[in-house]
Amino acid sequence: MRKVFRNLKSLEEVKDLIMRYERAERREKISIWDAFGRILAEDIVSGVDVPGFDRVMLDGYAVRAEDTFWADEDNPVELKVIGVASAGHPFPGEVGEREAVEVATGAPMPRGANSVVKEEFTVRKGDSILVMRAVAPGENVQGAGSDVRVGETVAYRGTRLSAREIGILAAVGIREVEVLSKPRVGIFSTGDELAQPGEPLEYGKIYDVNSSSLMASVLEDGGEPKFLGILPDDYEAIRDSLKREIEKFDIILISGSTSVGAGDVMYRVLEELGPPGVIVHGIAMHPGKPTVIAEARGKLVIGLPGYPTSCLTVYREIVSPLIRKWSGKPLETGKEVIGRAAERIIGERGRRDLLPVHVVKDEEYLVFPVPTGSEAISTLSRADGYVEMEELEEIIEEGEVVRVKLFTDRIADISMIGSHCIGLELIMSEMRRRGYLIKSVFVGSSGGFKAIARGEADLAGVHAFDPETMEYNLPFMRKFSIEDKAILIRGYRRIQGLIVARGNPKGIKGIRDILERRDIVMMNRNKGSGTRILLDYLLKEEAERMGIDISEAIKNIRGYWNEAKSHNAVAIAIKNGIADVGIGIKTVARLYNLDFIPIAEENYDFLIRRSSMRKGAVEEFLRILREFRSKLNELDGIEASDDIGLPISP
Ligand SMILES: Nc1nc2c(c(=O)[nH]1)N[C@H]1C(S)=C(S)[C@@H](COP(=O)(O)OP(=O)(O)OC[C@H]3O[C@@H](n4cnc5c(N)ncnc54)[C@H](O)[C@@H]3O)O[C@H]1N2
Ligand code: MOO
Repeated sequence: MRKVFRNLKSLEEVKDLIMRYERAERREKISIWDAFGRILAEDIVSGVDVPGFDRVMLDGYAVRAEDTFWADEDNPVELKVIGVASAGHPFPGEVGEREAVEVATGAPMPRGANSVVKEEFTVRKGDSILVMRAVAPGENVQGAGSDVRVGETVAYRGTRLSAREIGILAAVGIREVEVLSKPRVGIFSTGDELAQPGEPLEYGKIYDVNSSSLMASVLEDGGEPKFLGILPDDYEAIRDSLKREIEKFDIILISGSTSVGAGDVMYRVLEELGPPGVIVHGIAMHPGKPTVIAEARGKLVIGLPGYPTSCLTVYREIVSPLIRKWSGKPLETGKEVIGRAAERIIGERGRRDLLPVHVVKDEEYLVFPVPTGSEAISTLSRADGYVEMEELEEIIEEGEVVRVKLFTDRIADISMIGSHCIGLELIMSEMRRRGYLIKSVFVGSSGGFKAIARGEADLAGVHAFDPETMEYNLPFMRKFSIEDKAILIRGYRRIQGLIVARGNPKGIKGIRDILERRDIVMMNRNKGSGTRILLDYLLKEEAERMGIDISEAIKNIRGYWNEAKSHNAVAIAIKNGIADVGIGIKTVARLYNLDFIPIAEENYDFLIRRSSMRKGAVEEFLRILREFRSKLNELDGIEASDDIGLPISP
């Protein structure tokens, strides 16, 4: 039976509900060397005095203070040096009247002496010294037990052990301590499509992301995660595994199969684990709506949505606080910045929206929604944080002040949005090596122009061809009205051509084959991409040469309406046999080990916002670009001239 979501609970209700759960307390004895970050389960009472003896606090001479009372520079007192004591080596005898023992810092005070004269206030004369200054009894001596006394409690139950506490435990001779065991968290993934990272990937399968990201999150929260495996989309298998494992863990997290599709069995299984079974079926929030929560044998089983971004968001919002409560870690309060919405943001009434955003440091923080949704694993890694939209809030207007809860503690030094290129990767990796934090998002050339126009990017790699002027990039500065806002910087040339399968089994020779032959299927690029414009131009030019009408000819090209969104996507289509030919750059053809037929050169340049030119990271980018000219030239399919890094536009 299919199940629809009923009675969605609000995020607040769900948090309150979950935080009421306790776990059975277990303890374990561990070495203080492993105790960092653990919660002490007992009071620690010192069995020793620290120090255990009167201890010399500085290098000098142990004396009887009364012998020095009238000493000064003009009337020094002469004392006889009768021996030596150092740390770990006491003086065996006793200091008598007008006698002294040479002592080092940390030595036990010799019997008979009661203070120490600093070496600097003495003059050595053979086996005696002249004391130039009086000392008071007890001066420069750390009394026995003055630091810690026998019977004193040095660390309390419930304390999170840090270097300071662990240092005190060591000082009182404690080698092992009893700590609270970490909360045990069992983790399952579900889905017939999932494979473990490291295994080969069959067509149609994907790697299991959630178990790894959940494991890491649980560790971060002080829990002890255990991966229990990938379960098939099978009612009995999931039920039996949950029943078997729930005994052994404080809580179980299981991702996938939560939604309403026919294969999504989580609700039914969790209901059967009861009573009470399912206690939450759906949360009025996005992402994360299909979350299912059940109680079985007093323990929680949390069914997290399959989409990695949704899964991690739900974990962070509702599971993390519980694991932290149990493990004694303070709740993450998280850093925030106040910024301004750079565009209108639309939420949905009646649900809490946690909207991943990208933050750009300009004169103020500009906040942009991340365009991809919870289906993309890159959404969270691309976002700097999120903006929370309350249940009653529907729209955030452009320019409105917003509060961003940050995932990171550092906003990127430079934001690069535009077309991807391995030449650019080379420059970026050098920048990273030099300590810059880069945000890079690849959305094609026109996406780059738009991001520069909006102020979302400091820099964009672009290669947009204008058939009217036969020029690259420059004409588009006019089209996007950014001549005042941005500067175009010379990059390098890339070789564009036809990408075909290894060995070119269809014997494709050039553009004409695409127009003429009915036995080949092409993969086109998305409209707006520089490569698409180039291809359309090349097809038109060839059609004119052949004396045919291009709009008619296009109808006969098989696959003309297939749009790949990147050079890589074209290569992947050819590698997978989805298409026979596509247009792309040589570097990508090489990357996928495919054959390549060169047909044109294009300019790949860099568009930089004028206001970003002052940023240190942008200056460094331009420096590296020039320094790396010969390294770029070593890449197959890239040619850089000596005007690289210089402005093209006025
Ligand atoms: N008709 C409807 N369809 C969907 C709804 C809905 O309300 N009505 N909700 C959507 C929302 S929102 C989400 S979130 C997902 C939740 O899906 P499930 O929890 O049922 O998860 P699956 O269908 O098993 O997987 C979704 C998606 O994520 C991939 N996945 C699953 N597990 C993993 C993993 N461990 N690592 C990486 N990727 C994983 C899976 O292959 C699917 O592509 O449902 C929407 N649908
Ligand atoms: O509500 Mo689902 O959890 O995004 O994408």
